[in-house]
Amino acid sequence: MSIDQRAATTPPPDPAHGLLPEGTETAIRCRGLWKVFGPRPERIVGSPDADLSRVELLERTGCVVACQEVTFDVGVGEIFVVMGLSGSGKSTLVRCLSRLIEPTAGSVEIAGGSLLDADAAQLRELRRHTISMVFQHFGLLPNRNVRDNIAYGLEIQGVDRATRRGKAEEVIELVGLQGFADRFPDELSGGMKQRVGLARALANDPDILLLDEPFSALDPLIRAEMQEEAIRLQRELGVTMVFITHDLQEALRLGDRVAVMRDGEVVQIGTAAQLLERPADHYVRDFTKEVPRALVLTAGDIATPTDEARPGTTPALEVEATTLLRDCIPAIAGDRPITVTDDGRIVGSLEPQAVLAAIYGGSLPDPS
Ligand SMILES: Nc1ncnc2c1ncn2[C@@H]1O[C@H](COP(=O)(O)OP(=O)(O)OP(=O)(O)O)[C@@H](O)[C@H]1O
Repeated sequence: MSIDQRAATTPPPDPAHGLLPEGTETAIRCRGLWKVFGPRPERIVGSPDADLSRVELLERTGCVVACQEVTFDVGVGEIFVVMGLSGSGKSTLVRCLSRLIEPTAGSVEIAGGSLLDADAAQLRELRRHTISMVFQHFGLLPNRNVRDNIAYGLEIQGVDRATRRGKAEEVIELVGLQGFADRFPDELSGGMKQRVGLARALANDPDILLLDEPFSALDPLIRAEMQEEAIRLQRELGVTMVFITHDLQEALRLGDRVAVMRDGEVVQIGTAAQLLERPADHYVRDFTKEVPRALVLTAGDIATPTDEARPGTTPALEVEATTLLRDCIPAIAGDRPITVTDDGRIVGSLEPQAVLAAIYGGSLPDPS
């Protein structure tokens, strides 16, 4: 999402709600979603028991509240990250968004239709054409080569061989797997396997990608490379992404907005800049305080939106909105305002002091 779109979809000041302003095109509208595991789960929804500790609730009722009253919107073309520690409910939430898990209560609207009212045939259509999932453990078929793994979903749908092959070749190129089409999964590195996972998900031309810890099994360098790849793919294809991670740095790097979960509840939803500079509570503050801001915040995060070049700026003092603050340091050395661009278009301006304040502490300029 570009900086001007980001400014337009910045959530209201109470970030815990995570709703987008009226009129924003939404891909997913999730309202009051609950998932309770255990016997007669409905009785827990909205009852005071839901506020018991997990251990106490389990002892008294045999139930676990995995998601509690979760409400958010995801804008079309947004990368929406759900971040939280192990057991906070992330995987359950993302599975509820495609009904791999049946929610206990609440509503989810996708493509304008009610997900929870969809019958089996509608759900199948939705999973074939609207939503695709990418998992941490690739799930590749070992006896099929890369091309056939990617085309597998289309094969199941009865798509003819020539069309499948054409689509597979197209997404192979898209995710940088040229030359690997005839390899088998056990001949690929982890990063390559996950490229196949991404390509397989993209072969359906989905509007929405749900990614559950897709890069968590990768070593740090490959992981960083794949994060850039996810951003590039989102930009090229305009696909909406819901990305699950337990890694805050990954969340802040990727997310247009990040939802922080704790014990099944969403404690804050905001941009990287909002979470770092205006944490909703001590939990988010503790989480974010060690984050190296220069490696997470981008020029776009802290730029003042404008479509005009600042007087005195030259192309030498221009940075892309996605540039990390670390990489803006050479540009601010001249102590002159920097023009921030998105695909060559001017979208904002940045004062050198704002870069330093964001890196070393101090308040951010108000984006409004
Ligand atoms: N099928 C199930 N039956 C009972 N409890 C479950 C089930 N699935 C998940 N839970 C519980 O729901 C809670 C949330 O689990 P979930 O897997 O969604 O969390 P998570 O944030 O994705 O964690 P992780 O990163 O470890 O997968 C946990 O307490 C978990 O034990």
